[in-house]
Amino acid sequence: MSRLPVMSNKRVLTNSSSSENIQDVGPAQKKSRKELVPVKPQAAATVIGGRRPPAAAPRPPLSFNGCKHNPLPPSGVVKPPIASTAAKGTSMKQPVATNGTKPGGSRRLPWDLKGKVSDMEDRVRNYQTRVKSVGQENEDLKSALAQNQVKVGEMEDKLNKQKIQISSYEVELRKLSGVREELDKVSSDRSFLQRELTNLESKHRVMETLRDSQETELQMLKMKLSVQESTLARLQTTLRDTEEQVRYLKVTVSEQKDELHAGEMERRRLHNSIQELKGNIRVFCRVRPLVDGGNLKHIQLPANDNKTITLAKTEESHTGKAADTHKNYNFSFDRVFSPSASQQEVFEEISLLVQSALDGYNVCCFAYGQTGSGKTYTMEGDEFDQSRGVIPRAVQQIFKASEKLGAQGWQFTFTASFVEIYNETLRDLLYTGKANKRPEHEIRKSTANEVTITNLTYKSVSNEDQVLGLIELANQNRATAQTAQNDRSSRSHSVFQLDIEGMNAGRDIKCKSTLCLVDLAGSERMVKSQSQGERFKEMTAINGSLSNLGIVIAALANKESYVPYRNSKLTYLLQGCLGGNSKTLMFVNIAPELDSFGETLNSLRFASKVRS
Ligand SMILES: Nc1ncnc2c1ncn2[C@@H]1O[C@H](COP(=O)(O)OP(=O)(O)OP(=O)(O)O)[C@@H](O)[C@H]1O
Repeated sequence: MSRLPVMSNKRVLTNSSSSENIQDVGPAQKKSRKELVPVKPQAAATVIGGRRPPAAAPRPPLSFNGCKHNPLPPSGVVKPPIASTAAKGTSMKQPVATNGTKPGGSRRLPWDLKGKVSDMEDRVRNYQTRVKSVGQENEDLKSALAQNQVKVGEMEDKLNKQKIQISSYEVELRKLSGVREELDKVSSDRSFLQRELTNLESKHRVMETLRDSQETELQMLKMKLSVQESTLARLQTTLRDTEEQVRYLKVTVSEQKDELHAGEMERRRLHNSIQELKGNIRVFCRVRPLVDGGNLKHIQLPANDNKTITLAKTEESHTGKAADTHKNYNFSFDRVFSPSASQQEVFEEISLLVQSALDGYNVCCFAYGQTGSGKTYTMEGDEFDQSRGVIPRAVQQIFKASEKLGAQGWQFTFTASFVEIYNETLRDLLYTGKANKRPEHEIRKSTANEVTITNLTYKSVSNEDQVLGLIELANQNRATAQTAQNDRSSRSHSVFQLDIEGMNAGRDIKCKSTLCLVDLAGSERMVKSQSQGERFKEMTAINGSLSNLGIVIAALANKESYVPYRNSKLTYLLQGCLGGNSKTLMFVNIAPELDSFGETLNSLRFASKVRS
């Protein structure tokens, strides 16, 4: 089967102009043919080998050698006419031209088979020529297609390469945008650094100037140093001499300290001896000034003697027949203070005993006398500096003296307590709790003979102000009780105790003592018939405790083997401060009014008895 290219077949089918037109295909026509959609050669073969498609346009008549022929049969395949049949039939009768063509000149006569064959052969040759050219054309197209495909491949390669390049450019571009930011940052850093550099340069210039001036200064300092080095050498020599002196002085100081300590101990011993010579129990009498400032008539105080007092009384004759009797009661004490004696004068006499307390001796100081005779004034005084009493002055002296002794290696601790004894009952005057929860107190004596009170407030104190604060608190507590019971303070004893503990660690010496300052209850005797109920009980308690105090002091003075301390709360509480090496001082306060004559006489008698 012959394989014809599709393009030529198609051209046969579509071009209806003439066979010459088809044959003379020029380059321009070739170009336009290339633009045609190529048809697979197989399809063309099918058309040629198979039936002609029914939709095909009618074939135009072909011309050979300039002659026009009838169109080809619809199959497209030129079939030779059935010559045998025609020859055998009636065709022989048709007119025939001498050259064998039809009489019209365009068609062969039926019998001109040779002519027809030669036409056919011409046509075949034409076809073959055309097939050849179409085949050539097809080859050209194929090679063009191949070239184009190669080109397309190349283009695609190029395109891919360019795409790759573009994406790499894009990556680079992105990188470059980061680089740009960095560049911006670097440029801003650069400008900052430049500014810094400028600053540093100016600083450097300043530093250079400074260095120059310092170098000059250094030179000066070096000169000074050399001068000072020579001075130092001199001073070192002096220092060595001084050190030698210091060593010598240290030895001297230590020796002097020893001497001072020995002197202090000697002073204590002598002081105590003096106190003992003066008497471990001493009685001072103090006369209160008259309230209206008048003259004392019945109390005589000799101007040249400050140890005696005389009570003078003139008793008128009841009958008027006898002369008035004058009676003098003479008393002598360790010291008598007139109404004009100041608190300072009074304290000067006591201060020696206060010193004894710091030296380690128990000291007890009482104020005895009738109500209103000046006991509280003597012991406490009032808040004004000049009129401060024994307690604040004693406390001040003790703290000052303890500070001085601190230089000699002494260390002291102080504990204060303030207790009231009313109707033989103890009451804590430093109590700060609720009134309805006041505890009860008992006096206890340890095996070491130390007396303590249960549930009592013992306050550690280190300065005068703290003690003054405690006195203030005690007064408030007493005032509260006072409002509940008229004149209660006059009918109770108040006892201030300062426990002193001293230690000289360097010399391994300790001392312990108690300073006891007591404001006693009013000593006036009450007429028994007028005393009833509570007053009678109070009177009994006061009289009992005061007379027992007298008995105890007398027993101690007489060095009796038995001292009835336990007979009253007051003496039981004070037993540690009485007796032994203790120093006892009693103030007998007297009121100068004439109507107090009897009480004054009683007080002086009591005090005199104690002293004797
Ligand atoms: N030496 C004195 N100089 C000036 N005033 C004094 C002196 N002694 C006492 N007084 C005054 O006399 C008054 C009574 O004194 P004080 O209260 O001390 O007596 P008292 O014996 O303690 O009385 P009571 O037993 O009631 O406590 C007070 O106003 C006090 O200031």
